[in-house]
Parts: sequence; C-alpha cells; structure tokens
Amino acid sequence: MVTVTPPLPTDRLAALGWDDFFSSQILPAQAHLLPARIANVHRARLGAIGVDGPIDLVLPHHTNTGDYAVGDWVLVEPQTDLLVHRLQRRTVLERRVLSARTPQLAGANIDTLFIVTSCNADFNPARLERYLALTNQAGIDPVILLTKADTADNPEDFRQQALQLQRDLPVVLINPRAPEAAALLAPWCGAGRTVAVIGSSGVGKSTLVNTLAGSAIDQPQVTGGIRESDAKGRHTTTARSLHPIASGGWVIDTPGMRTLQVSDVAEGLDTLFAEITELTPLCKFRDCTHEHEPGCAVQAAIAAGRLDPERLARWRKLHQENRDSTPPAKGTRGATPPGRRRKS
Ligand SMILES: Nc1nc2c(ncn2[C@@H]2O[C@H](COP(=O)(O)OP(=O)(O)OP(=O)(O)O)[C@@H](O)[C@H]2O)c(=O)[nH]1
Ligand SMILES: [Zn+2]
Repeated sequence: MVTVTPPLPTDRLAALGWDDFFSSQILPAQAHLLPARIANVHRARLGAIGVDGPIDLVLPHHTNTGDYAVGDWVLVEPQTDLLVHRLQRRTVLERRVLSARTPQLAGANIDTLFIVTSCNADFNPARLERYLALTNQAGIDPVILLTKADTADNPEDFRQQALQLQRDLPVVLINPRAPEAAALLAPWCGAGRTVAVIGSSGVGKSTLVNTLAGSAIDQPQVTGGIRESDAKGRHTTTARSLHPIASGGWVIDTPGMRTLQVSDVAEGLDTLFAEITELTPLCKFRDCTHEHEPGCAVQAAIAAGRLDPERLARWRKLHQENRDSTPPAKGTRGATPPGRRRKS
C-alpha cells in the first residue's frame, strides 16, 4: 500500500466510502492526485464529490461518460480538476435490456441494493428472482423493500412470499413517505455505506430517496438529477445520482427498469436457488436435469412437498436464459447471439 502525500483527510474520505481496497490501488506516480467519487453522469459531463465538496470534472478528449458509473472512485488533478484515472470497482451493477448492445452501468461500489416492489400487482416472484440473481452475481447484498402495505389487505402475505425467494433475505415492509422509513433502513445506511434503489416505475423509489436524504437533498450541486424528455415527450429521470443520506451513507437512484435480461449470472443463480443447488449433488446422475431422471433428489423434494414445483420451473427458465445469453467461454453451452458481447 502506498501512502498518499500530503496525507488526505481520511475520515472525510471514509465517510464517502473510501477504504484500503481503493487506497491500495494508488501508484507512487499518482500520489499527488486527489480521490473523488462520481456523483452524477450526464451525456457530456461528470460530477464528482471530493473531500472539499462537489467537483465539475474536466474530461480528457474522447471521454465516453457512459464508461463511468455513479459511485465510481476516480483520481483527479488537484489544480485543474482534470479526470486522470478510474480506480477498479469493488462492485458494479449493470442493467441489461434486450434492446441494448452493451449493458448500462447503473452504479458502482454499491454495498446493498434495495429492491423495491409494492404489495399489489407489481409483486412478481419471477422478476424479483431476476433482480436477486444479478445482485448476488455482483457481490452486492440484496434487501427487499415492500411498499404500499397501507393500501393492501394482507401485507403479511407479501412478506411471507418475499422471504421464500432466497435464504436469509432481509424483507422490510415500508412506507417510503413516512419519516420512520429512514430509521427502518438505518442498518444498511451507516457512514460510508452505499445503497442503491431499484424497482419498477411507481413503486416509491424517488419518494424513498427523498426520505433517506432528508434535509441533505437541498444540495442540487451534489445530487444534480436532471429530467429529460424521451421520444414520446414524457419526462423521465435519466441521470443517476449519488445522494447523501441524512444519517450518513449514500444512496444511488436508478431509473425505472424495463425487462431485465440475465446473462453470466451462474453463481448468482446458485445462491438464489440454494435449496436446489444443494440437492443437485444428491441426484443419481451428475448432469441431472431434474426433469425425468430416476434418483433425482430435486424431484424427490417436490414429491415430499419440501420444494415448490413453481420454484423449480422458474429455476429452469432462468438457467436456460442464462445459458442462452452467456458467451460460450463462460457458459456451459450456447453461442453468443449477434450484438451481445462479453464484458471486458
Ligand atoms: N399509499 C402509499 N403510497 C406510496 C407508498 N410509496 C410510494 N407511494 C406513492 O406512489 C407514487 C409513486 O412513487 P414514486 O416515488 O414517484 O415512484 P418511483 O418508483 O420513483 O417511480 P419512477 O420515478 O417512475 O421510477 C407517489 O405518489 C408516492 O407518494 C406507500 O408505501 N404507500
Ligand atoms: Zn436431479
């Protein structure tokens, strides 16, 4: 590890999420540069937060701002605010949609992902499992937030269903409009921690970000969210931003997501479906598909009522989709469809 000179105010950097993982990446020749965290990404502009506050970064020629994610750590030339280098990410959340060639970066260096859904028709186990597979694969801790419990007859049913989605999954019933929402989420929002919020349009993500930010939201230079018109003339939130949480920590909002595609998430699926993953070695055949083989431990669990057949059906569908969309070098079979590339 290299000591940065002059010594940086490490407590203020730590409050931004800085730790040894990032400081150990600084080379001796970079010791004069200042670390800063990307706070917002626009088409031609990147905003960051450093120990002395917001920085409008000066970008080198040919910078593609799409290569940067909210939450990234970068090194900056102190006098000129020139962006010099991006540090390696601890975690990165990518959103893949069928229509896009390359995944979009939804956020970087996220510790916890709040997957928000409502206690109504938005609640969809198959979609939540998709989010969970991606979150697990990214090495980010998932938490399910169930909103609009106040408008549902049986919010507890939704909570019980959500608890079945993954072992040890935290599930929180929450009203994002209530001031006590911040206290309920405090375990994941300590100083220096970074959370991101994901979920369909209208489930309460923006409301939650506002509640978490509290008075800290009155800093447009830090949050800097913009609204742009899309092709249909609607106003949609396109910029992701890093907002300070009133009690410490940081929250990244993400725009409403369309259908998510899973790709390259084999380990994430193993964690998500741990009860099936653990049964597989007990099957008679090593390459058991758990469909029709004799001596299948998974089918035996279904017959004994210990495993929900719908859960196995969703396991099958996600595994199939993952195989079909994962490049052969990483997947077990299946070719790369045109236009879809491996991530570098
Ligand atoms: N009754 C009730 N209303 C809620 C709750 N959570 C959110 N809402 C309301 O639902 C509406 C949508 O909330 P938003 O925060 O705009 O939803 P969003 O997820 O940010 O939506 P997009 O910006 O489209 O992605 C707002 O009118 C909120 O006040 C809740 O728990 N109970
Ligand atoms: Zn089997």
